[in-house]
Amino acid sequence: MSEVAPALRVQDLCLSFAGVKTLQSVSFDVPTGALASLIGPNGAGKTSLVNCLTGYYRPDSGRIEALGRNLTGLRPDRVARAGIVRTYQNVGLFGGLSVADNLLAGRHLRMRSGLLAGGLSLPWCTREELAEREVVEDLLALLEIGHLRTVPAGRLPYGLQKRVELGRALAMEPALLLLDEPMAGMNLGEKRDMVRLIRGARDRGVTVLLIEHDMSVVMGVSDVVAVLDFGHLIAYGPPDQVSHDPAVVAAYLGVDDAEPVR
Ligand SMILES: Nc1ncnc2c1ncn2[C@@H]1O[C@H](COP(=O)(O)OP(=O)(O)OP(=O)(O)O)[C@@H](O)[C@H]1O
Repeated sequence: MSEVAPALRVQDLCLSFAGVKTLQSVSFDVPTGALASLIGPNGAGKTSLVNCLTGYYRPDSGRIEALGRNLTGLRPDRVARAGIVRTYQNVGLFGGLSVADNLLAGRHLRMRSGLLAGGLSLPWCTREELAEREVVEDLLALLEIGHLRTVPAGRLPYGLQKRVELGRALAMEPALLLLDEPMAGMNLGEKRDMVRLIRGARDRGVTVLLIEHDMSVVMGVSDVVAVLDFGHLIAYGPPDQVSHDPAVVAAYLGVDDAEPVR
C-alpha cells in the first residue's frame, strides 16, 4: 500500500540572526488532511518558522517540502501560488468592504476575470462572478456569519473579524493553511467558536497548521502537536502524549493542568 505524502515536511531547519540561533535543526511532518499545531512559549521560534515556510525568511540550512514540492528558499509569492495560505497575528481585512466582499477578495486570486473584464460586464465574467459568490455564500454559512454578509468588516467586533479573516483564507482554497495565533486576544467563548470553525475547515479536507502559544487551546482540537522551545523541537505527537511529556511540562511550567478548549 502506498503511503500518502505529508502535506508539509520540515527537515533540519536552521535559522539565526546575527549569530543568535532562532531555529536549531527543526524537523517534523504535517500529515495530509490533519489539523496540526505548532506550540511553544513566547520567543520559542514559532513565527520565525512560519516565516521560513512562507518564504519571508531564508533558512541558513535545511529543507522545506510541501505538497510534493521543494519550497526551500522560494519567494513568498511562489509559495502562495503553490497553495500555501497564511493568516497573520494582526487582523488584515479591508475594513471598508463588506464581509462578503472580503471573502470575494480571496476568491479573486483564483478568478479568471480581472478587474477590467469585470468592469465591462462581459457575460462569461458575470457567470464566473456568480459562481464565485456561491462559494462565498457557502463559506459564510460554514463560518456562521451569513447574517453579517453586508456589514463592513471594520465594524465587527474583534472575534468576528478574525472569523472573516479565516473565511478569506479559506476562500483561496488552500492546500495547506497556516494560522498564526488566530485566537490571540480572544475571550474563552470566542476561542471555543474559533476552535470549532477551524475543526470544520479540517473536516472539509484542508490541512491546517495552527500556531499557538496557549497549550489549552490546541490540546482539544489537534490531531498532532509539535512543540518548540528556544528554537528546538522538544516534542511531537498526539496531544495526550505531548501534554504529559516532561520536557513540555517543564517548558510550560504548570500548564499541564490546563482545561482543553473544546
Ligand atoms: N527579524 C528578526 N531579527 C532578529 N531577531 C529575530 C527576528 N525574527 C525573530 N527574531 C528572534 O527570534 C526569536 C524567536 O522569535 P519568534 O517571534 O519566532 O518567537 P514566537 O515563538 O513566535 O514568539 P511569540 O509567541 O511571542 O510570538 C526571538 O528571540 C526573536 O527576537
